[in-house]
Amino acid sequence: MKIGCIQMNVGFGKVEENFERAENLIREAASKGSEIVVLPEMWNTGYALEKLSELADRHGERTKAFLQKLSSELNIHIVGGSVATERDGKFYNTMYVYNREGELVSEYSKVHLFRLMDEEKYLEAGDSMNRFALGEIEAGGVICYDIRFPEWLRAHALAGANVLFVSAQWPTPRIDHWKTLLQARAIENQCFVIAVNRISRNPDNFNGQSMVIEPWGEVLWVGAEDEELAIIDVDFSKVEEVRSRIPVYDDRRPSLYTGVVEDV
Ligand SMILES: NC(=O)CCC(=O)C(=O)O
Repeated sequence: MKIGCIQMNVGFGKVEENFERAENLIREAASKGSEIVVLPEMWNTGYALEKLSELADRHGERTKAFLQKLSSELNIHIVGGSVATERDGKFYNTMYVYNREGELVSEYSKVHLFRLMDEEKYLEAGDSMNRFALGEIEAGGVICYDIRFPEWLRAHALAGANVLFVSAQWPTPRIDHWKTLLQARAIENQCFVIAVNRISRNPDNFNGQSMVIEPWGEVLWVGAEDEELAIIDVDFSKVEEVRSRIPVYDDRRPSLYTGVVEDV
């Protein structure tokens, strides 16, 4: 299956420009044969958190109409990265996922807010999991800082996800953490990790290096340090092969994992 990873240059607070750029890249990805496309985190606004009351998408209406139209017209699944949304006067970092029939199959607001970038001062955390199916593909979706919580991604895998999509705005100074954590999440959960980061230089410092990793941990692609649309071929049957070679899921001892530390 061909996955279009849209490592987009997100303009700071430039909502109109960002929608136009996203549309062009999604159309290009579809025209080059992508069956699923993936966008980065907060691609409508960037981290213009102080301007959310002006810029956030009210109830996600604009984004949902945009993704609905493109997924059905182009006949592709869209893992819509995330956008800044507003609901009842509160702001969220929200991912929408549309299947190729143009149906909304999942809506998820980031559950772990990242204090180092002041998210908790401006955003509300979501409180639900992001498990969905795209045709035959059983998937989960998380947002950026979420990847530091192995138990959260494991929960998606235990709930049946074979592919974990990650949308991010991961800054360059911690790019080694990004790469290591993504590879670990793929290996420990024996699943595909398809992770799309953004680009931008001013006022932020995001240098891409998106990644596609298969369930054995082999890195199939690392994005450039500039805007890039990459179309990566993945073979989802690899999940079963790896899981039967080392049967981690059968060998788990969950009864030992609970109660050792109070809140595990
Ligand atoms: N947007 C984010 O959640 C950034 C997370 C991050 O940079 C980290 O180090 O974790």
